[in-house]
Amino acid sequence: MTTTSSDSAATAVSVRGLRRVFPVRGRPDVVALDGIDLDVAPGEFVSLIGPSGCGKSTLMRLVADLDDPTTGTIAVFGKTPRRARLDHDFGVAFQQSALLPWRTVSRNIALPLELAKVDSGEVKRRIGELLDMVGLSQFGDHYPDQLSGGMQQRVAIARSLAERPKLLLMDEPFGALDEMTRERMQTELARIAGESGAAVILVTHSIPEAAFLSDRVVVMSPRPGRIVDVVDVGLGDQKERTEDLREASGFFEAVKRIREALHGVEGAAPKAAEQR
Ligand SMILES: Nc1ncnc2c1ncn2[C@@H]1O[C@H](COP(=O)(O)OP(=O)(O)OP(=O)(O)O)[C@@H](O)[C@H]1O
Repeated sequence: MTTTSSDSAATAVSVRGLRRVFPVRGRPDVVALDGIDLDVAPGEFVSLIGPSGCGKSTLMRLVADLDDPTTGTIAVFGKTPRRARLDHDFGVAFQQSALLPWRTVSRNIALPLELAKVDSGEVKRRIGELLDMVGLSQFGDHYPDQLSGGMQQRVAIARSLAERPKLLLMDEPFGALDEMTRERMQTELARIAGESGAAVILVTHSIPEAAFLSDRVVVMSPRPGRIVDVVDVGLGDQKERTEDLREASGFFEAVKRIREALHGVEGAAPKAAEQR
């Protein structure tokens, strides 16, 4: 489903005719993604939602240069995903947060800044700012295994934001958090996205999370993973996504529309879970 400009340099992410097939020994190939066309504009917040196994993580991994398409193309700010990765154009926060266990929380957050050779005074200042943002100011000197899963996830999110990327790729970043922390992190993410102007692609299983945060919600179907619907959420600028929005009628309306789109998919593919 093509939705915005065809000028790929003016687009944060542009995906065309994307297909990813996984060969599986002794069994038919798995067509994880097929015929995916998607444009994400600079500053736009897009969520990917769909039944388990519909290819959301595969799509994210391809955009993040962690995997290669079978066919089709991906441009990230008009570049190949590899070039964009080398140019630090995007930050990544996936559920498996992959913190380095031998580095403290502060040193984990500092890593991308050190790799980018940012000066040490600025690194220190930025670490303080990021720890504050994710509510871990008291934990900078702790090691990852001294933190709960949710706290580790917040460190990973802080690290993904360290370089103020123009694009954030987030795969179920709040999946391990308790509900209260999850809502707080969503509100923080809306604020960060609004202030930084970064485009965000978020994989989520949560309909309210998708409604609260997104400009558009991309609904996918499984096997082969395709885009079957795109819901325009229409709840305004990220800066307006404050706690009050959770009680607003527009929010409930958006939740309803996303749920209906998703149930359409699940109704059409009742055996999705067994097909994995
Ligand atoms: N390396 C691989 N080898 C074989 N099959 C794979 C591989 N990676 C993913 N798949 C298959 O591709 C399909 C899509 O997987 P993917 O993890 O992208 O789905 P998902 O929508 O992110 O699922 P979930 O919501 O459960 O995280 C699944 O059927 C999965 O089993």
